[in-house]
Amino acid sequence: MTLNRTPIHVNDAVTKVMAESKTLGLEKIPFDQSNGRVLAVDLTATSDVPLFTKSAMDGFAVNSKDTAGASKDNRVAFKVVEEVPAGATSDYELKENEAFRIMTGAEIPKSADTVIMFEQTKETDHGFTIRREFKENENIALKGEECKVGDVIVEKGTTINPGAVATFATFGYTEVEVYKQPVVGVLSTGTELLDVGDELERGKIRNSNTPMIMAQLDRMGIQGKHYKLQTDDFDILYQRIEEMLSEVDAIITTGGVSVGDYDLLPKIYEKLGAEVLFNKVAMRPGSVTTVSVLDGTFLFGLSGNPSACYSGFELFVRPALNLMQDAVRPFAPVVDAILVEDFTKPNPFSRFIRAELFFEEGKIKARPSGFNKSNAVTSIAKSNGVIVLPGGTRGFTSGDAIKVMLTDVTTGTDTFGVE
Ligand SMILES: Nc1nc2c(c(=O)[nH]1)N[C@H]1C(S)=C(S)[C@@H](COP(=O)(O)OP(=O)(O)OC[C@H]3O[C@@H](n4cnc5c(N)ncnc54)[C@H](O)[C@@H]3O)O[C@H]1N2
Ligand code: MOO
Ligand SMILES: [Mg+2]
Repeated sequence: MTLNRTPIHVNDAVTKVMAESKTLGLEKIPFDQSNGRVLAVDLTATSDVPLFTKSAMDGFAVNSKDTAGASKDNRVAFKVVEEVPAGATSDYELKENEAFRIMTGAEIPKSADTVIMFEQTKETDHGFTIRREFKENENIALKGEECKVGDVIVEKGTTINPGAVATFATFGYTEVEVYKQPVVGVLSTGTELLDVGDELERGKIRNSNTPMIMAQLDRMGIQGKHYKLQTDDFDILYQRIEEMLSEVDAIITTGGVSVGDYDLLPKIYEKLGAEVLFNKVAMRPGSVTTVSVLDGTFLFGLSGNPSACYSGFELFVRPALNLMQDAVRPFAPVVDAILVEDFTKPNPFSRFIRAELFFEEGKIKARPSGFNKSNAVTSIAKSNGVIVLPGGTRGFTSGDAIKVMLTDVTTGTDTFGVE
């Protein structure tokens, strides 16, 4: 079979995938299981934070007027009349030069308006002395200074992080409404493939793509559905994919997507009647990456070569699955960096290189993370980003300005930053 494959720019390919990404509805889940999920509604503050005016330090709460005139040579003395640990309150009315012994987090009694830290006092038998004046509200956190009842505290479309979980807890949201996560099936194809626990045999290799993709999904907070390895047999593979279509919202296959005699995925998409969004991308590696859609279900046909498979996931699968949850920041951020090694190959197409990036002298620097052909696997282990070299460029040398996609960060961005 001769396939007509017209390469499209990686940006156009991403745009096509994003245009097909549809949400799957909402669900309520316990707030403490929501990390990594996408919030479906604006959540508002149910109380002021701080809830009450409180001490920000361990020390003494006094009336600032009583500190007037205090200096090194004229220490002013206070008498401690009550203790207010965190969790306690007091309605005692301070008289002149009286003080509460107060701890961080405790409500400031009405008759006090400033807090003196222990370190700023000299303790006496019944109190302490100070050597300077204190103004109103020193070392005090005021009621509502962070937010007020009704303020939007976490916006719809936010990917929930540990700080959002803390915020839900603060306001008593025991459940939160989030977008449903897509159920994602992962299937590696290839008669040459063995399971991880298998002994190696002549002509065969272990399947590293399925576990890698399961881990890439896991990094996004999605638990993938692992399907059994599949030999390159048309009827069995067709049946397996039909079965998967009835069970999942997106299918990720690896291998069998190029033009070889046993690359069966293109024929399977055709027989299924799936709409092929693209089957060739002007990029290296992973040029054969194919994405199709059938009745709203994605079929991501990633290359069998591990490095191409990895990049294909990060470029297309990750933003699509994020957008299926209506995330406002579905893309991995792409940042400016300095290349610290020569990369002399020409780049007729966009090139994505698994990379080690690090910070030095306030700059982000990056270098390829080892052996970097499409079939490489160990360099993926050493990478924490992907260098992006635009198509139509010649070799790059150490010191050149480049872009790097931050594949290892969990907070995304709202634009696909690859040029
Ligand atoms: N005549 C042409 N041949 C090839 C072309 C081309 O344009 N014309 N493209 C090459 C490029 S580039 C790539 S990338 C590969 C893509 O191949 P497939 O996606 O069809 O993948 P397979 O043929 O099944 O496997 C390729 C390679 O990867 C190994 N592999 C496969 N699955 C796994 C796995 N789960 N874990 C580890 N390794 C895996 C497989 O053994 C092969 O070595 O096609 C080129 N050919
Ligand atoms: O398109 Mo392939 O992924 O270069 O090896
Ligand atoms: Mg092949």
